[in-house]
Amino acid sequence: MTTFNDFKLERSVIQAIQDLGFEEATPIQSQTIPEALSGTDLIGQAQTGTGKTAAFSIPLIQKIEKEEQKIVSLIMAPTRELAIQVAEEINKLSKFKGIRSLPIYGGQDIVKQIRALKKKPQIIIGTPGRLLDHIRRKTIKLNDVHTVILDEADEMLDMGFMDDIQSILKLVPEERQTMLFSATMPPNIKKLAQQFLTDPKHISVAPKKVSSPNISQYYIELHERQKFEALGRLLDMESPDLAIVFGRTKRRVDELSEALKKRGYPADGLHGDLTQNQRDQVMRKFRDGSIDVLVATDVAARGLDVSGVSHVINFDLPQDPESYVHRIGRTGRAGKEGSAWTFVTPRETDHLHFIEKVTRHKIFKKPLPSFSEALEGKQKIMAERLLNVIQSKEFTQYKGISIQLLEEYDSVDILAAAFKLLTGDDKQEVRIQLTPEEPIRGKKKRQPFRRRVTSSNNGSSKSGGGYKSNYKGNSYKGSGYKGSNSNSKSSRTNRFNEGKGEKKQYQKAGRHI
Ligand SMILES: Nc1ncnc2c1ncn2[C@@H]1O[C@H](COP(=O)(O)OP(=O)(O)OP(=O)(O)O)[C@@H](O)[C@H]1O
Ligand SMILES: [Mg+2]
Repeated sequence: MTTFNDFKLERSVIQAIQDLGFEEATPIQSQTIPEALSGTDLIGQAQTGTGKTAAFSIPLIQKIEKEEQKIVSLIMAPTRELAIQVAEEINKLSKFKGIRSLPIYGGQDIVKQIRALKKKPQIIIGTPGRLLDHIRRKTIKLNDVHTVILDEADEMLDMGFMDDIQSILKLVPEERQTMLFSATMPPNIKKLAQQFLTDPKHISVAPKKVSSPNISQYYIELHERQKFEALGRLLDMESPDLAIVFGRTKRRVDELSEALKKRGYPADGLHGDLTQNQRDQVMRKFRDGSIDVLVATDVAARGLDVSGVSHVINFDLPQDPESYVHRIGRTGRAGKEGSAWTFVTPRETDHLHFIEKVTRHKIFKKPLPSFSEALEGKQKIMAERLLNVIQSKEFTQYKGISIQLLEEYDSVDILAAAFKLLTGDDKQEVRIQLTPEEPIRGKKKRQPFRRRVTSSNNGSSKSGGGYKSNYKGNSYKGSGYKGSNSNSKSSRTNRFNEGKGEKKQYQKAGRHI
């Protein structure tokens, strides 16, 4: 067990960590923090939801001198929402030390950003495109940057940010510390690491199973036309606290979120074509629970940490295993349990099994939820809510009308009708039509995820304990990391040399999410 006191951090930093309620360091934190403090370059890989953000933020905050009046650190993230979230975590962790940080992302008023930059933040957290924009305008100068962090580095490459990242990093002094983080490290990371990192330490807390062990994984085989009814039934049957439903395209997300709203589900959509204002609003509503279902493209697949997400539903099968791992990783975070459900059309089952093989995790088949299972689920929830109101006794203003109705109608009839309204069943007749999506075509065969990056601490890692919370399963105990040092070279080489499509991947125009 490693506590944060073991790292000899400043009091102000320890205090902020305590304020966040972190009692023990997670495995990636206990391995990364001492290395990062020593100034070495590093590549950090650990499962979704295991605290990679704090793993790089804590040593960064410790290292920065409070008095510095210049940008000394740059963090890049693939999406605006993630940049905002990382900035918030850094804010919380640095509040007692008084470090200034600023998120910089597209879609936000640039003049406002320039004004905020004049307050001399020491840490900038941004998306590559907008960062480059500021650099070209000379409103961001990188001459004094000593630490660069790339969060979700592989995704930034996949989105076509390689050139932007290259241009940015060329402007940062070579005497710097550079760190890459992600739960997945596909082959193309090697090129980035070779180019921009110096003799990096590889820290991998990925056990054999790259997806989080806290997530129960299921799939439902069905036809495209059955998907929407299945989604409604699944939501009813499972009654998630919060759910994220992933759709393949922006159109899909728009249609799906509209359809869910029409059926009475508190849902909203998130994708890259919305205005920044709309995106902020949707995220705010989801975080504060005023909507329960977030329908999103892969824009929400990476890094987002919303507590209370109990379910992830892949309405459309993701394109590749990496995307699957990150999408489902929006649940089962920080030691909590979650479940992930994937809809698969008959022509896609091979692709699902491919994902299963690559991620080395069984995805269990479940039948389509039946009408009665859905109804039962809904009724249970509504009965609970009704009983809560009864216990609260806060319904006096409805007593008059109740007495009036009871004089005319049967009490069971009244209650049953009220239930029908409460459960939204009156809205079930609303006709819904979605534009069908093409099935995902299987890709070429690929090896399972390996420990492509390996710990170079001579196998002495004893960081198994992890959270005080209920992280369970052997994957977080010692054995999960054991031997992460063995085999390293050959496995790394194999993995990295795999697939000649590497170059092609770099040239890809980037996905639009
Ligand atoms: N030591 C800790 N103890 C308890 N909770 C922690 C600790 N470190 C981080 N957390 C919490 O765990 C959650 C997940 O952390 P974080 O978002 O950094 O995960 P991640 O590894 O970056 O995941 P992803 O791969 O999805 O980006 C956050 O809510 C964070 O506050
Ligand atoms: Mg993260």
